[in-house]
Amino acid sequence: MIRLNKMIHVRGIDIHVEINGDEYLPVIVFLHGFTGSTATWSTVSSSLGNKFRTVAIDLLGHGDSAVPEHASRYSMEEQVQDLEQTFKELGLTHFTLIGYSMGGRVALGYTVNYPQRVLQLVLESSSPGLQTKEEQTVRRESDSRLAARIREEGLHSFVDFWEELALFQSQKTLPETTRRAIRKERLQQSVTGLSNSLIGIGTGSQPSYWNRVETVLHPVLLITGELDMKFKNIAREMKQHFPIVRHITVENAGHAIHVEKPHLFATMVEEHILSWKK
Ligand SMILES: C=C(O[C@H]1C=C[C@H](C(=O)CCC(=O)O)[C@@H](C(=O)O)[C@@H]1O)C(=O)O
Repeated sequence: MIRLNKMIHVRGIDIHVEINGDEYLPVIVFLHGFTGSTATWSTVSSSLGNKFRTVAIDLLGHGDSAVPEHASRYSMEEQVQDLEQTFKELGLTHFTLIGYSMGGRVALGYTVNYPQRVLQLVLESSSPGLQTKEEQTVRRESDSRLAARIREEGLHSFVDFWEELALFQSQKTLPETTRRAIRKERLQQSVTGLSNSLIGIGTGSQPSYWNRVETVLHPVLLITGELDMKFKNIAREMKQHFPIVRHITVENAGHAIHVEKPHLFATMVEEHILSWKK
């Protein structure tokens, strides 16, 4: 299988992209979550490799992509434009778009702005943002405090805190090699990238897309883990608004289904795409 690592220069910054699979195959674009990188998709990508061309992107401040100094550069509006210019540079016109957690929020943000590009949308453990200005204000303040903690205490202390969140308790039953890989990926991030992401594109900083969900006419697959009550409930609410939607709750899985059950995740994605293939 052909594996390409590219740095795409768009809008004054470099975006790292990892591409697997032949050019003639249908394209799936993957967007990782907060503290993640293209590495999080490696097993899923390998599982899909001979049927799809997979394009995994390091979002701003993550992986090998640029780490701008100012948090305002990480806004949803800026990163949606970064993605559009990256896709243009790569010659990608139509693709399935898959986002995990923060990457799902960006995927939805991209889809509502560039619907003509997206064939199907898969949101894993994600949301359209927050519904009220009050919720947004409280979340921005919380994320701002967490960003300050990252800057003051450093990456190791933050990762120790982060991996103890309830969302990730199910990861403790994963093989040691998998847990080490998740921790290594998080520790490879930067203080500036993570703190600016929280401030610039945190859940409370992005626009609320709750009133745009009904305009998304693409086939949408929502994937959540049975053990992730918060995002399972958010998906149930989103399901009331997307016109064409399916919600799969994966048994014995938490927030990061694609990490905990990568081959099942790949199968769900493939079946979703093929069920709507024109
Ligand atoms: C803790 C909450 O929100 C965070 C949880 C998940 C999001 C994410 O991308 C985590 C990915 C990972 O660490 O594997 C993150 C985000 O969307 O930016 C949220 O800040 C919560 O309770 O909402």
